[in-house]
Order: sequence, then C-alpha cells, then structure tokens
Amino acid sequence: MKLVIDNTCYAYKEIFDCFGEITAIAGRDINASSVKDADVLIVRSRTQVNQALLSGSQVKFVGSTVVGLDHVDQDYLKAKGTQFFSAQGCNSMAVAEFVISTIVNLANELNFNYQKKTLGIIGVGNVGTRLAEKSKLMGIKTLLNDPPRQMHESLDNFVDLNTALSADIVTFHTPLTVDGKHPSYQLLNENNFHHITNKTILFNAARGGVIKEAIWQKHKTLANIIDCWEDEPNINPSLQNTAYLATPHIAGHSVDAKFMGSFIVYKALCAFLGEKEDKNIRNLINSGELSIDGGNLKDTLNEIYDFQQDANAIKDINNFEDYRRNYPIRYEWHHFKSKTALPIA
Ligand SMILES: NC(=O)C1=CN([C@@H]2O[C@H](COP(=O)(O)OP(=O)(O)OC[C@H]3O[C@@H](n4cnc5c(N)ncnc54)[C@H](O)[C@@H]3O)[C@@H](O)[C@H]2O)C=CC1
Ligand SMILES: O=C(O)C(=O)[C@H](O)COP(=O)(O)O
Repeated sequence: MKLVIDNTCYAYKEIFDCFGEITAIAGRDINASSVKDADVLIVRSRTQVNQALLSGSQVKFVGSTVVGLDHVDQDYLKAKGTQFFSAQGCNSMAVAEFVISTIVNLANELNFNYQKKTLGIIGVGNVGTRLAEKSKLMGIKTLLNDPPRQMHESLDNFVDLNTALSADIVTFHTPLTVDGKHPSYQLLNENNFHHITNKTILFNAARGGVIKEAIWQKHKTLANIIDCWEDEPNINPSLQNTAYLATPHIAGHSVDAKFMGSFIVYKALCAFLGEKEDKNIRNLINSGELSIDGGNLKDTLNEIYDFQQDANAIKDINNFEDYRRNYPIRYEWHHFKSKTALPIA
C-alpha cells in the first residue's frame, strides 16, 4: 500500500510505516501528482483536500491529524466514496493552556486580578469546554456562546453573542465556516465590534477570518492575542506589531496534541483496514516526570513554556512556516510535578 503523509505529522514513520510505503512531503507541497498512485493520504491543515488534489487519484482513505476542517472538501470526499477521518479534539488541551497561560501573564503585566474578570468563550466545543473548566478552577467567570449547540441542547446558562462580546476577555474557538445557520466567517465585524472596548482583551486562536482584521486593526482594545490570521503566512503587520502576543498558529502545537492527532488517525486507519492496533504506539510520548518550581503560577507556566518565544521567532514573518514546521517541544501541563497548583481540569 502507498501512503502520502504531511512530513510534520508527529512520528509518522513509527506510527504509519506498518501500513506500507510512505512518501513524506511538506503539507503545502502535496499536489495531484504526489497522490496520483497513493492509497492513503494523511494531512495536517496545510494541504487543501479537494477535487483538484484527488480527482486523478485512487486514494481511498484521507486522515486529517488536526481539528479544523476548512482545508477539506468533505462533500467531495463523500461523493467520491473516499473515507475521511479527522482527529477531533486532539489539541483542545493545548489551546486551552495557551489561553490560560496568556491570561495569567497579562494579569501580571497589566496588574489585574483575573478572578474579577469575565471571559467570553465563543465556540464551546472541545477547546471551549476545556477552557471553561480551567477558568472555573481559577475562579474566572465565563460567558459561554454556542448557537449551534444551543439549537440541539438545552443550555440555559449559555448567552447570546453580544453578551459574550461584552466580556472583559473575549476568545473565539469556532471552526471557520461560511455557510449553514451560524457561519463563523467574520463573526466579529463592523456591525458588532462596538461591543469590544478599549478595556477588552481579545483572542483569536480559532481561525483567521473569524474576526474581520480590517476592522480589528483600527479598533482600540486593551490587548490583542492573535494566533490565527487571515492569509497565513502573510500576516497583518499592523496587528502583529501592536499585539500583546502575535504567534504563528501554534496554540494547538503541544507534543501531546501532535501525537494525539497522528494516533487518532492511526486508530481510524486500522479500523478502516481491519488491522490490529499496535498497543506500544500509545507509549511514544514518554517525557518521564518533569519537575518544575516556578514559585508562582505565571513563572511556573512560563517555565513550562513561554509563548513569547513564539512571537519573537516570527518578528521576521519569513520564519512563519519554517518555525511552525520545526516547533519546539512543548509538553502539556499534566507531565509536570509542580509546587504551584496548576489548573489541570
Ligand atoms: N490555533 C490552533 O492551533 C488551533 C485552532 N483550532 C480551531 O479551533 C476550532 C475549535 O476547535 P474545537 O473546540 O476542537 O472544535 P469543536 O468542533 O469541538 O468545537 C467548535 C464549537 O464551535 C461551535 N460553533 C460553530 N459555529 C459557531 C458560531 N457561529 N458561533 C458560536 N459557536 C459556534 C460549534 O457548535 C462547536 O461546539 C477548530 O475548528 C479550529 O479551527 C483548533 C485547534 C488548534
Ligand atoms: O487543529 C487545528 O485546526 C489547527 O489549527 C492546528 O494547530 C493546525 O496545525 P498545522 O496543520 O498547522 O500543523
């Protein structure tokens, strides 16, 4: 069997070589000729999976080792009879830790008590739920907004979008969608940006395009944290230069998340092929016990991982993609034995 795999898929050799011959290619370089003889295609977000890529191929299984789905034409795959599997939830802890770590740093630098702040979470799926759990542990009051869930579940504690946008801290964790009943494209735009004030801390660690950058760059906030950008890697220099934290789409890039992305797709491929799973694969991440003694929460979190280094790495935005492809090892909090209690929900 022939597999074409994005060469940034975590441990792709150890995890997928049991299935056959692997051709590993940078995600952005996977094209129609790369996949024409392939049976399996395994990607991350940098490969557009659509008719242009697959029409001349015999690919029968596509695995996406990330969570976002905007790079995949699922309707086309379904019509073609190609099995598709996406590693939903693989990196939710990593993103939640990114947001909490940044809030703790901001509270220190801007001298506020986050327990006196409200956090508006727009999109309460895997990431938003974990973030809400951590916020509860930290005594941060959350305002939860998720109309698609509200349509199907009785969520009497959820609020409407404008209420969530009026929180002290606002963070988006929706997919990027342009159709359906609740499209997320430019969810924050010229018609509702007035809910964001010069006292609002505003995050985008969801997808570029969820917040209209042309408006954002002209709108005064207390602090902007931008991990996901319109037109990556050609990110908005005005927003980058004025951001509290401008990072290269790495909120979900913990080692654990990258491993889980590959592992979840591996399990789906085993099931698709009727193959037995190798139980040793789950032990590929073995950090051992990591002790840390930061003294206080901010220093402890920054010793675990300081996101400012990611912002520094892309001061020259030509480094955006290379830095992401060679991202430093970042373990999630649960690996660490720490004197300071960590909000591990
Ligand atoms: N910056 C990064 O590295 C990462 C970014 N992401 C992005 O974050 C998104 C969320 O990730 P998960 O929570 O794992 O996905 P998920 O699918 O579990 O949750 C998304 C939630 O957003 C809700 N939603 C959809 N449209 C909405 C709207 N218009 N308004 C409010 N809520 C809406 C859905 O109902 C769902 O509950 C992903 O789709 C991906 O685009 C995810 C992981 C890493
Ligand atoms: O899971 C998602 O969705 C993300 O945004 C991932 O962080 C994308 O990871 P890469 O494809 O950029 O490695």
